[in-house]
Parts: sequence; structure tokens; C-alpha cells
Amino acid sequence: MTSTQTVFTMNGGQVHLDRRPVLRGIDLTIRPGEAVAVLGANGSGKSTLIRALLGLVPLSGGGTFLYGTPPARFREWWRIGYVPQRLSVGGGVPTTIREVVASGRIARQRRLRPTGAADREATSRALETVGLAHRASDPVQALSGGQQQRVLIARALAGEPDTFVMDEPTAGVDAASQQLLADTLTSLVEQGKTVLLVAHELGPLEPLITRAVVLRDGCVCHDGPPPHAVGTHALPGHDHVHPHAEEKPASPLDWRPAS
Ligand SMILES: Nc1ncnc2c1ncn2[C@@H]1O[C@H](COP(=O)(O)OP(=O)(O)OP(=O)(O)O)[C@@H](O)[C@H]1O
Repeated sequence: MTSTQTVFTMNGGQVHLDRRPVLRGIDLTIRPGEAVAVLGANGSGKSTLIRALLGLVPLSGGGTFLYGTPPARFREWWRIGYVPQRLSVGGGVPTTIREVVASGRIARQRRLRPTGAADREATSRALETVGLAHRASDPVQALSGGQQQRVLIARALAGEPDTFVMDEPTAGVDAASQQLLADTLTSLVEQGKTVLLVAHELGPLEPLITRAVVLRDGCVCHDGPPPHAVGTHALPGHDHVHPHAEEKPASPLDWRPAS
């Protein structure tokens, strides 16, 4: 299936890592304007799924399409804003916040064309949105985890993509940054953008998520309305731990189907 009416289409997607099956026949379609969370316990394959949807991890079986095109032939990368789990910045060379955010424009820039006013304006707008305009010249290395997450979100915003893909955007992030993310994503969804994110706890994101894809052991075990969170952790039998979290969850979450 190569419909242009879908953002992501995966048919029978399989991924093996170290010869071990990590995704076992995933069928998934994400349409424009949807706000979808991928949920599931540690190691269930959430990050691998979104990386495979983006073509960052090769499939060992099945097929996947971005806007109707296999990742290897996809050229419209400006349409996708990817926010990885963490910022990886080179140790030696100090990089400013503005430089990182401006790099979100690269997929929009034509070859050999210098940065223009539209690029600078989009970068400034993105910095304003995440509340870091006043720190634009600071090195990203000086920022806390929550602030670095804001930089990554701003980088995605700067590219003005149609679709945002985020890997655990709230993990280890302070409450204010989580709320800012929720407000920003709500506004993007209202503008018709597509949001696909990995989460363990929806927290402030809960009101904007309309669909949950729950993975268990590399398979989709639920695809529909988000389960209600009761407490602060995830699914039945959930044993998630956040090695990188700044705050520990208060108590186990007990998810139950939406009524
Ligand atoms: N590069 C890799 N090589 C080998 N195995 C890997 C690799 N990356 C992930 N895995 C394994 O694949 C499985 C799924 O990992 P993945 O990171 O997709 O799960 P996840 O649901 O996102 O987990 P978490 O909630 O801990 O982030 C895990 O068992 C993990 O150990």
C-alpha cells in the first residue's frame, strides 16, 4: 500500500537486532492530523518502531512508507520533525542553542543557498515558543535535561514540518517543560499537524492524545483510545524504570481501558 493519504504506513513490519526479533509483524497506519502515543513497557520495541518508521532501522520483513514512499526513496524530509530521546552534542566544540535550533532548517534549505531571512525568523520563533530566546547564544552543554529537550523541540519546530515524531519527550523533564511541550503540541495539532510520540506516562500530554498504540514484546496489543492513567506509571505488569529520569515516579501506574 502506498497511499499518499497516510503519513506512516507499516505492513507486517519486522525488525531484528542482534538476530533477536524486536518488532514482530507490525501493521500501523498514521493519518495526517492524528495525535498518537506509542506506549508499552521497557524493551517492548517503542523506540525501534518509530526509528523503523523513519527508516533509521532497516526492516527484516514487511514494508514501511512515509507519505506513501519507502524511506530509502523519500526526499521530503522537511515534512518530518524528529525529536530524539536526548541531545548528543560533541564534547569539545561548544555549540550555541541558536545553532542547534537553526540546524532544524537544513532539510528546507536548497543546496548552496545561504541561510535567509525566513530561516532566521523560523529559528527565532521556535526559540520564543520554547522560552529560550533569551539564552540563544549560550552553549547547549550548559543546559539542564529539560532545557536540552526544549532545544530539540525548538529544532523540530524551526523546520516547520507537517509531522512531529518524538521519542519520550517527557522522560526526565521538569514539570514546567512538560507543560510547555503539551501546550506547544496542542497548538500544533490544532493547526492540523501530525504528532507521533513515545511515552511511558502521558501526564500533561493526555488531553491531546487521541489514539494509543500499545506494544508488548514487539507486537501491537492495543490500538485505540488511550488507556486512562491512574497513578503515575504504565500498563498491566508494567515495570518501567527511567535510568535517565531526574524525578522518580511517585507510584506504579495502573492503566485501564478508556470507558
Ligand atoms: N542497537 C541494538 N542492538 C541490539 N538490541 C537492541 C538495540 N536497540 C534496542 N535493542 C533491544 O530491542 C528491544 C526493544 O528496544 P526499544 O529501545 O525499542 O524498546 P523501548 O520500548 O523503546 O524501551 P524503553 O522503554 O526502555 O526505551 C530491547 O530488548 C532492547 O534491548
